[in-house]
Amino acid sequence: MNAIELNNLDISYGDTKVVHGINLAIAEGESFALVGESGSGKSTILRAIAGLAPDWTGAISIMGKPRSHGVDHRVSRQVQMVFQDPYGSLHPRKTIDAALTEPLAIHGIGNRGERVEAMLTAVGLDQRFRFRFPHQLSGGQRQRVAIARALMLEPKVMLLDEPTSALDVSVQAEILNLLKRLRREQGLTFLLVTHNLPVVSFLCDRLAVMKQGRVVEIADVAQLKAGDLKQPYSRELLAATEGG
Ligand SMILES: Nc1ncnc2c1ncn2[C@@H]1O[C@H](COP(=O)(O)OP(=O)(O)OP(=O)(O)O)[C@@H](O)[C@H]1O
Repeated sequence: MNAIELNNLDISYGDTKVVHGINLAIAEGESFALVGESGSGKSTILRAIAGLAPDWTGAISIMGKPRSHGVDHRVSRQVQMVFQDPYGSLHPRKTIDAALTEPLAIHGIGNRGERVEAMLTAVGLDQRFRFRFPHQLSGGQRQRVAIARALMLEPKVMLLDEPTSALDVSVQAEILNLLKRLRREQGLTFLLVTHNLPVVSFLCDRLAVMKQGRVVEIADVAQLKAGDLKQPYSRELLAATEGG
């Protein structure tokens, strides 16, 4: 089954269409990256799938069923998003326990204490962090909490928007290793936005190269690693990354 299917997807903000005619099929368990220059529409695609950019036409299917526009409770259990800046995505006056419990409360799920303890362990955080506040944690620890929060509802799909780019280089590898392990352990499907092609090589199976709201090429990570991208724009992107 495809975890995510996008058919002829256009997305607008007001009168401005920023994403044009996207067709993508991402298999269950696959890890897929969207790469491309700033403003090419990568985050907008994640936002539309998550229900945060409701002005779209075409079809978005999750686990074989089309999603509706706006809030869709089935989709919000199956699809969770992790943002670049974990500080921005965690409420400053809520403890880690409150942040992790909230999705369970919203969906009427019990056994909350046990689930929070188990999830802290799963993301490699000591139990002593449970009743602390976000500002008492490091950037990497906060991103572990954001990942834990996203996993509380046992989703099938994680949408990862530059999940390591706000972190110190030394911490980035830890979070990438964590994501890789969680994907394997929980059979997750990843759709990842990044500027960082080494991150794609490490974490993903395939990638789509985007330019000005369109997909210009879809390739396997093996092709990326071999420098074997077909489109001139993709090759430019690769060269720019290798140069810098
Ligand atoms: N909330 C918004 N309202 C209006 N226009 C927006 C909004 N968010 C993004 N845009 C515009 O939509 C286009 C696509 O932006 P998007 O953030 O999806 O690109 P991106 O490829 O993710 O870029 P980046 O790599 O910089 O995050 C850009 O032209 C951007 O200016």
